[in-house]
Amino acid sequence: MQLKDYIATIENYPTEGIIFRDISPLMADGNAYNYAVTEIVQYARDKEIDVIVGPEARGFIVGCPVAFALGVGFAPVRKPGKLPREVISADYEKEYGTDTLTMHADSIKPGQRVLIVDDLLATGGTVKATIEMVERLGGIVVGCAFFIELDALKGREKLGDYDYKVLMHY
Ligand SMILES: O=P(O)(O)OC[C@H]1O[C@H](OP(=O)(O)OP(=O)(O)O)[C@H](O)[C@@H]1O
Ligand SMILES: Nc1ncnc2[nH]cnc12
Repeated sequence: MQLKDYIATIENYPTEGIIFRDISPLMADGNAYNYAVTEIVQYARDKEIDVIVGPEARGFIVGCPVAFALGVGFAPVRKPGKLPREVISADYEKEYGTDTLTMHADSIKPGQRVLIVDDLLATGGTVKATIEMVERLGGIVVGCAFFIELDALKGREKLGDYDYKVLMHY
């Protein structure tokens, strides 16, 4: 099975007023997972990326294989209290509440070219907070890539003019 076949099969779980899109069935299929990661790697190839940045937790699932394929580093964005060294943080609003994200203060060097990767773009709160932190550290956000965009939540608007790639739209 390939990625396009998963557009109809991503599981939708109604939970507390939102429809939760779960990419586990896609990731469980080696062909589909490989295909989706490869699409993002192709998108990134000519961007001269230095570091992939991915938010906890599902951004790790997408971002780490992309970083490995490109032979570049991976910098995690984590929820508060998880990273052991000095961090910077950003507050943000998401589909189901407000939250805070953190990054190690030395995870991006000034001038490094960064691709932000996650499984899903919903309200755009997560990616907006991530962009803010990367730029505060002096990184250059050269693109953002997602498996899925929930179009109705208008996360795209928070991305402004940043280049972005999405594999599946809902
Ligand atoms: O565009 P947004 O409205 O910010 O939503 C998208 C974010 O929400 C989900 O993560 P979540 O915060 O649920 O964390 P998890 O991956 O640890 O479950 C998803 O993996 C994205 O990171
Ligand atoms: N509707 C949704 N499904 C899965 N992950 C999400 N993160 C934010 N909104 C989500």
